Amino acid sequence: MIGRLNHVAIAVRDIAAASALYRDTLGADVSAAVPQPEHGVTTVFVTLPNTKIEFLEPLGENSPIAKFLERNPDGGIHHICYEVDDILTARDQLKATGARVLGSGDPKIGAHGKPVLFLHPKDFNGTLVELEQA
Ligand SMILES: C[C@@H](C(=O)O)C(=O)SCCNC(=O)CCNC(=O)[C@H](O)C(C)(C)COP(=O)(O)OP(=O)(O)OC[C@H]1O[C@@H](n2cnc3c(N)ncnc32)[C@H](O)[C@@H]1OP(=O)(O)O
Ligand SMILES: [Co+2]
Repeated sequence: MIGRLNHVAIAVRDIAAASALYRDTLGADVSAAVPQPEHGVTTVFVTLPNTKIEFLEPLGENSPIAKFLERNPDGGIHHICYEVDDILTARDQLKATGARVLGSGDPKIGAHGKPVLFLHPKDFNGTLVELEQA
């Protein structure tokens, strides 16, 4: 079902500082910051030859990453995102196994303009999983 690794997301308190660190210290190709109000985060993408790193900074009052940053004040790896060919088929197959799809269960449009869904970390080895339509 799952295909390519689309991105690994790192939650940060200060996305400008994280961007500067990757650009200046690690010499990476770092995008501009983009607010994603539907997701309660601001995102930056670091493009690597084989995948991407997504920085997440909380946006707004009810950011889904707020508690994570309280627990991990230095930041930390927040989720991994796998591509799937058909997100609704993937969702329905996963729900049939008992896996919990977060939120309403309907995909939202993600940072790449494609539908995304999240799966509960307790159902996947303590790791929050994002699925993105390929
Ligand atoms: C723009 C888009 C894109 O790429 O296109 C994005 O990525 S948006 C990225 C931001 N959006 C999302 O993350 C949406 C989906 N996420 C959520 O709905 C939420 O973050 C949850 C995963 C439900 C967690 O919410 P919250 O931290 O408020 O819940 P909670 O404190 O009750 O946590 C429940 C349990 O899950 C654990 N837990 C929480 N977040 C976790 C994470 N990221 N990785 C691993 N475990 C995690 C907690 O430690 C706790 O375990 P214990 O009970 O053992 O203490
Ligand atoms: Co993501």
